[in-house]
Amino acid sequence: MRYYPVFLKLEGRLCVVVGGGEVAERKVEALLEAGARVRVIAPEVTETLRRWAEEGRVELEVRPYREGDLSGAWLVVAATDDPGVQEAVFREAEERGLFCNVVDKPEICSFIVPSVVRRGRLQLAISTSGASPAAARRIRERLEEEFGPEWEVYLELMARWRREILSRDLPEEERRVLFNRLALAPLPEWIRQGDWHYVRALAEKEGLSFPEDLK
Ligand SMILES: C[C@@]1(CC(=O)O)C2=NC(=C\c3[nH]c(c(CCC(=O)O)c3CC(=O)O)Cc3[nH]c(c(CC(=O)O)c3CCC(=O)O)/C=C3\N/C(=C\2)[C@@H](CCC(=O)O)[C@]3(C)CC(=O)O)/[C@H]1CCC(=O)O
Ligand SMILES: NC(=O)c1ccc[n+]([C@@H]2O[C@H](COP(=O)([O-])OP(=O)(O)OC[C@H]3O[C@@H](n4cnc5c(N)ncnc54)[C@H](O)[C@@H]3O)[C@@H](O)[C@H]2O)c1
Repeated sequence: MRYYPVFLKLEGRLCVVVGGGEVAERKVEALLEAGARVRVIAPEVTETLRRWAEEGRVELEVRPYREGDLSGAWLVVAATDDPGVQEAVFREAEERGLFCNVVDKPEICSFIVPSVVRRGRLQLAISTSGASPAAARRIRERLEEEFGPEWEVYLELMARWRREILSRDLPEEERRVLFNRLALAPLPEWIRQGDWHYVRALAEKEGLSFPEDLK
């Protein structure tokens, strides 16, 4: 069996997290970063989760899970330390046709969460298919060295140039060649080293705008 990797658009969608420990907190944080509406259900929660609830960033129900709690949800995370509860949450999710992450039991999950390198619009998601979360973390740390903060700026630049090129009304083949030429240029390297004169020269050669504000 091989997992199918996707990037979900969760903005404004209700995600229910059952459990309020360290692991739940980590999953909630990532859901909030994706703009999801998060509801936490647990009799006890970490200090950080409590603060997020006070600040109105998450909805909090301080009580044990009960059947029916997944009503209205799009996505579910079971992050308790009670195997019976984990299974009950997963079962309800299956009945409702919802994807559910069971944090301590990849065998019964319908999705697992990757380790992620974040650089603005670039996200590198790493999974070992549950074989070793610790190894996934090591790989993330290696990739974080290779893909530094310059990649955020680089992708912002590429996104702008892409918009400019798309508005040009070029023949498709010419456009494709240009996109590939730009993607092959060592722009991340130039940006990392502050060699903006190379970026400027390339922009001029291709008739693209120079991103003064990104410098
Ligand atoms: C990537 C990351 C995302 C996140 O959670 O946000 C994530 N785990 C992370 C860290 C981490 N988790 C654990 C350790 C301790 C070392 C170790 O045990 O290896 C470390 C390392 C650390 O903390 O340094 C313990 C652990 N994790 C799982 C089990 C149960 C089991 O395997 O049976 C146990 C044993 C619990 C116990 O002790 O009983 C299960 C899962 N953990 C997953 C994801 C999914 C598979 C990902 C993949 O395909 O690789 C999966 C299957 C389900 C899921 O959670 O979706 C995040 C990295 C964040 C980062 O980048 O730093
Ligand atoms: N996936 C991962 O990355 C990963 C990493 C480490 C540990 N784990 C495993 O995940 C589980 C959770 O870890 P943790 O450190 O957050 O545990 P924890 O003990 O800190 O938290 C457990 C939470 O579950 C809540 N809970 C208990 N019964 C409940 C119920 N009936 N309804 C709702 N909530 C209930 C508790 O109130 C508490 O908030 C453990 O089984 C752990 O072994 C997974």
